[in-house]
Amino acid sequence: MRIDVVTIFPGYLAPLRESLLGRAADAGLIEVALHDLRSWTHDVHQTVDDAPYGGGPGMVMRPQVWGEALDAVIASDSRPPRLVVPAPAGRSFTQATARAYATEQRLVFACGRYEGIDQRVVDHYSRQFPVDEVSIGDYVLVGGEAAVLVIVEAVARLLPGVLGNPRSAAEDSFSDGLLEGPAYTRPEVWRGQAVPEVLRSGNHGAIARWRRDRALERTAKRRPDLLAALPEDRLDAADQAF
Ligand SMILES: COc1cc(COC(=O)c2cn[nH]c2)cc(-c2cccnc2)c1
Repeated sequence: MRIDVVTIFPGYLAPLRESLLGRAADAGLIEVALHDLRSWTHDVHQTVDDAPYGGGPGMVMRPQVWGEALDAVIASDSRPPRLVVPAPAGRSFTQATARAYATEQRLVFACGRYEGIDQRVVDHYSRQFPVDEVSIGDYVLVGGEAAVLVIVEAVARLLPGVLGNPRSAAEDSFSDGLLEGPAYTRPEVWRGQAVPEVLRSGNHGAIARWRRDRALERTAKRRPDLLAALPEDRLDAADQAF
């Protein structure tokens, strides 16, 4: 997979070359290219923003600069891109989105700053490519860069060969629509707290039931919206207690 990121702070994306993603990049599984949006300005101040039409607070990112940048970046590789614009007004980015993006040959991220990017940029490219405005959560960041780090990590870990243990991505929380239950490791007792007996019983049926019960309990308590969204056939008779 090729990933391009257009941003006025390319240094912010340096972590994409570290750790998990570093290995994936070294293995050739992911190719990351960073592009400084200001490279496509032509004025001495390298201006990327301007006052909003209609007035109001803050500034809006100029369409001309983004148009020249995205034209150049898209043309720099033959693989057809999906454009991704992290924004508070975007559709929710979920594990399902991550799974869909993991099947893409190429993702081009446009990192907005200020109050956002002139809408005509998304409208223009939407006529040629899939363009997603996605939100990683209901809060406002200063720029899209942190969201790109989140999205790329959630997607990259799903690519075959990126994670040491492929089973863990397949058995993610959210993969069965529930939150992950509690996890334990040695020692058996820590600061007076013992590991739940069932986990040391070797009774795999009981362990599976206990884990599902804990996941249902936690989901019901913390994210009842996820429980309500579960398709009927995903809950069996033993689950009805939640
Ligand atoms: C592309 O347009 C954007 C992008 C961003 C950065 O992304 C996020 O904040 C985000 C992404 N998922 N959840 C939050 C922020 C603004 C913005 C800033 C101030 C006031 N209003 C809007 C606009």
